[in-house]
Amino acid sequence: MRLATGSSPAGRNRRIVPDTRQTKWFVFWIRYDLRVTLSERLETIPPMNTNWTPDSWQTRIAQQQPVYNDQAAVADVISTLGQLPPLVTAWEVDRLQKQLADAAAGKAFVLQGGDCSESFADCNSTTILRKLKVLIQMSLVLICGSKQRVVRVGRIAGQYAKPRSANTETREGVELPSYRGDIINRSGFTKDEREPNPQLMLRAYERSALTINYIRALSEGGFADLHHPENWDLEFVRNTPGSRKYQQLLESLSDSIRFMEVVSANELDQLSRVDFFTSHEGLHLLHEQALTRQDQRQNGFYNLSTHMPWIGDRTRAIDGAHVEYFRGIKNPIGVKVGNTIAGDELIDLVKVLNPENAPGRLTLIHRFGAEKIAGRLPMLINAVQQSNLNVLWSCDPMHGNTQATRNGYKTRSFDEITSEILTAFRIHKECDSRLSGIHLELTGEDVTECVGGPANLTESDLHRDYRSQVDPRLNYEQAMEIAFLLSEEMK
Ligand SMILES: O=C[C@H](O)[C@H](O)COP(=O)(O)O
Ligand SMILES: C=C(OP(=O)(O)O)C(=O)O
Ligand SMILES: [Mn+2]
Repeated sequence: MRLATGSSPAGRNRRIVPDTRQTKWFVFWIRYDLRVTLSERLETIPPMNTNWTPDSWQTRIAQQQPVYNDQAAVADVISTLGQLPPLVTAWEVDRLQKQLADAAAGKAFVLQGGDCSESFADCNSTTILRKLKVLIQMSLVLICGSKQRVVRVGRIAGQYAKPRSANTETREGVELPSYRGDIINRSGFTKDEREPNPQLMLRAYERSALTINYIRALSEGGFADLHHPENWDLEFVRNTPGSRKYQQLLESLSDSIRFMEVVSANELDQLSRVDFFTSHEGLHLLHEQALTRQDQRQNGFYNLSTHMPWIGDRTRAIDGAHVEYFRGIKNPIGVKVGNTIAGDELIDLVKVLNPENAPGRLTLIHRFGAEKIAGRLPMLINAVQQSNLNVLWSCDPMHGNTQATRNGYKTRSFDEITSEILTAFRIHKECDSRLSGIHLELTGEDVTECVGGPANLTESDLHRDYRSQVDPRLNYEQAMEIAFLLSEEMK
């Protein structure tokens, strides 16, 4: 097996195959040995192997993987993870796929959002609660505007692995490996902190479990109970038109609930809980494999670390390890689609990832940037339509709009984010297609990472509370403003 850590796409027509003369036992052992030097041979890519197994990705090039020093420790961690209980169930995963199928058919809208990169330090009640709260509040705004159901999917409880543009980072003449997310190494700038540590996979599993446990408790009642709008107050939000609209919306919602309860003479049980699903980029394949489980109903294999894993734009090579792993799991999956993909390449990818053309199985999350979207999206929509493929289209208006400031901060402009969203709606409409979801990097805190928005943050405000370890997120107020923009657009 060969691992590649750079950001360039995997070689498109070649793959590296381990020497098949190795004994079975030895092959089993080297699965966990990311550095082993096998005699390798290059050959032309065969048609997609039909014998998928949770580890068949290991015969292909895996981009963006960590290189660990201690192989015995890696094997130990993977075997421990394989024994631990799953974080989600296959029934929940199937329920999400059904809801995504409804969204693709125009009966619901998907709100997917959360951190760019969750950090272990943020696994605390306040941060989790605020993230859940902003997502639930945004969904409420969307429901009222669109009069449709909203499928809530957090980038949460496992969003710990990051692909990077560069393998190393240099500060004041010192060069160290890049930070790749808390599941792999630490963000501090010492050699020790940047060394990939397999134990962090266990720490990430524990944090994911703690996070999902708290989310489940909050969304089952009490906090998420629409009978108690006092749980839903806006924090941090100044006296903006958005906050006034939100207060009005809550008041009319409370009136409607009271009215319906008088009419039906009992409490509306369904309003006491919300459905909430989790998602993360399925980047670290050894880790994803360890949490892949055979369904008790003999329905194949599910990745039970999350409801909806997605493939990043950097790792979606059709002959790469990520596509091989994802094609075999039963979860609904996402793929990020950026500026470099061609129409026929997208069609091949969709057919490999969703050979049965099942509705709700595949979400294409396009992320082009405000300037480029008009030049790329129509061609991709047409290609998908001509092949009669079932996909759910979602717009990520964040990742194509990242820029560096003169002071070295990564930021995104609120105006460019909203411009990409509005252009996406317009293009889908013009092409007789449907934008059924939005994918955002956001937080429930009052951070200063993206410029613009209701408080009109400028570059000189960024230093005040810039916390993200990787990409700039919308703060609470900016996120709520996006929800109002979406709800206007969907009216
Ligand atoms: O979240 C997405 C990517 O991991 C991120 O944009 C990469 O950032 P970089 O270009 O600083 O490596
Ligand atoms: C890495 C990410 O995005 P993309 O793959 O679109 O660059 C991300 O969503 O964090
Ligand atoms: Mn990001």
